[in-house]
Amino acid sequence: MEFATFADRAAAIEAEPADLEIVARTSELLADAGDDSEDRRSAGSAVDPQTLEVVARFVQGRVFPAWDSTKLDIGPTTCYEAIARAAGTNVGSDDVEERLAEVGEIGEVAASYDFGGQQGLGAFTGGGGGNGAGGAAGNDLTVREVYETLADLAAAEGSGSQDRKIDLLFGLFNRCSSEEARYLARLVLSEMRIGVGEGSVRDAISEAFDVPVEHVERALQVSNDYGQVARVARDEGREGLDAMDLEVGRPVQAMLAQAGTVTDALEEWDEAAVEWKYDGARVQLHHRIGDDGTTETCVFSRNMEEVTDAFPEVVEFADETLEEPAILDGEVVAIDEDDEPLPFQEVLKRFRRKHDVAKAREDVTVRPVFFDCLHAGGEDLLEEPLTTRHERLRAVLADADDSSDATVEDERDIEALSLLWTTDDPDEIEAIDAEALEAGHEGIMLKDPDSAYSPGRRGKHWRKRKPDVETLDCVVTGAEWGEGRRATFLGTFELSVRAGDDLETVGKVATGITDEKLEELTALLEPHIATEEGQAVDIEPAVVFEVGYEEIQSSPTYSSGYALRFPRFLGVRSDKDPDDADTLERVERLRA
Ligand SMILES: Nc1ncnc2c1ncn2[C@@H]1O[C@H](COP(=O)(O)OP(=O)(O)OP(=O)(O)O)[C@@H](O)[C@H]1O
Repeated sequence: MEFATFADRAAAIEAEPADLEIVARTSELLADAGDDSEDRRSAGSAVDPQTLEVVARFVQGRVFPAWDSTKLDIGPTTCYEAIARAAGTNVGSDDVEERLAEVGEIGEVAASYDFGGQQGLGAFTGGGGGNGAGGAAGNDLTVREVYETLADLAAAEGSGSQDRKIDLLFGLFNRCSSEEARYLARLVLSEMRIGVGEGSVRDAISEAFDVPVEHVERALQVSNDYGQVARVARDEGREGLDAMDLEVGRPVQAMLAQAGTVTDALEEWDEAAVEWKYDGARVQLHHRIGDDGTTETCVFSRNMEEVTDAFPEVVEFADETLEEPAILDGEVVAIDEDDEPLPFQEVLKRFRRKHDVAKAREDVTVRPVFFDCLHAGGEDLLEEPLTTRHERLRAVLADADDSSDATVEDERDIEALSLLWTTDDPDEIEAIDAEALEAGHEGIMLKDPDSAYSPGRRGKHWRKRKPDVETLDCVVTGAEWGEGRRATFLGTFELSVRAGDDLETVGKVATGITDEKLEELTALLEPHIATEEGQAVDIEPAVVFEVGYEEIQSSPTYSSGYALRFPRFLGVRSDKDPDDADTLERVERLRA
């Protein structure tokens, strides 16, 4: 297919306001690209894709498949320079930039020049060459040629690579008509924006090759490659799509979470799977074992970028631990010398690190924690329920022949395994949340135990416990002495709000407080202890805590008639006196 045809079709799609029409036109484009005679001769792989594959990606502004970390690495300046050179000796990249400032869109700028007459090394790249007659006349730039040149350009590295990139890009622009230049410029700068989203291409593939959309969807989930799916849909239909599997080494889109409450989760599911929410960076580990026993491990980020080199300890972990090929989903967490988790910002220091990795490794120690298993021992597990996938995960991380009825207690021994509790008891969930916070993690995730793994979906099956939307400033009116190593600290603080001249209790907070903080709070509150009975103490109103909570329930337990559900300590409001604390009226208003 000529690139001019692609550009014309892209313009027609862009002019279309209605989604259905966009899908219809994209479907026609794919069907025509699929008829391309060149395709019948070519291999069709990531390295040497067919026209149909290239068009299925170009139309959504992609040059390479989503799973492929290859980047064009063309900055705007390189692109302006190439456009300027193709536009003639009187044009400099400053002029291109100026025009861009006027019209605001690079496609429009590229389309405003008359290309084609320039000589130079790049002008002869990929056949063609400037003919002095402006644009495409007689040049027949094809979609495949554009792809191949861009692939060469992406491969250019080392000294002189920027010049080579400019040369190659100049060579392409030099053979472009206005319309071709418009879409080439947008493509290379990832600004295609013709209204074709992933859903439109999915529906267009289904329409063009007459295959049910659910089968296209599944194939896209496992392959992450619209080009390959389009080709398989055309050549092998529904059966071919169903036969597509995950491939170890090719990243899958991460399943994502929605915000949600414990109450919602327990209402919707019979039971909730509860896990700690680790404050690290998402990673997907792919571990391949060759026939000769050699292993290869790749690590990908949440956005499917390869970050293997940045995390040698994750690779070492996989080599030491995994005895079967696997795709695992998890988090890398930075830890201190006592193995306590450090904030997320620390992991970021390691992420995308290409140089001085050994030094960075000395500065920030990380360890992986896995919470899902997408593939193990040659078997895809996406459609298995979460609990089955977690069992498989445990087996992969422990000895493969370990019994499958291990308890959470046993699992604690497997360091890299995220613990999973299944329960319908809100109090147990609250206790897990408290434990997670105490261990220095972010809180909890709630998951539907029966749910499949849906790549790329921010669905209802995974919920991150909703962050506190509102907070309350409460007076501390009581506390309890701790136990064991916390015997000298006050903890479990009773919280009250103002009701006229009185104070009424609304709950107790014990969550979200480190030992260090407890020591500080004890020093602050001890002078205000009024009475003591056993471990319980009454405290004169003097100190105000800011607390978050999940919701407010009516409750006979507290004198206000309300209870804060999942209260957590956020800080001391040292700027506030008890007279400035929140009122019962506010509690009632927040509950409404
Ligand atoms: N046990 C766990 N299960 C699933 N995800 C977890 C778990 N522990 C930590 N996470 C992390 O939590 C993320 C989901 O939470 P959150 O939505 O807050 O992440 P985010 O990347 O900051 O934001 P968002 O996904 O909303 O853009 C996951 O992507 C993962 O990185």
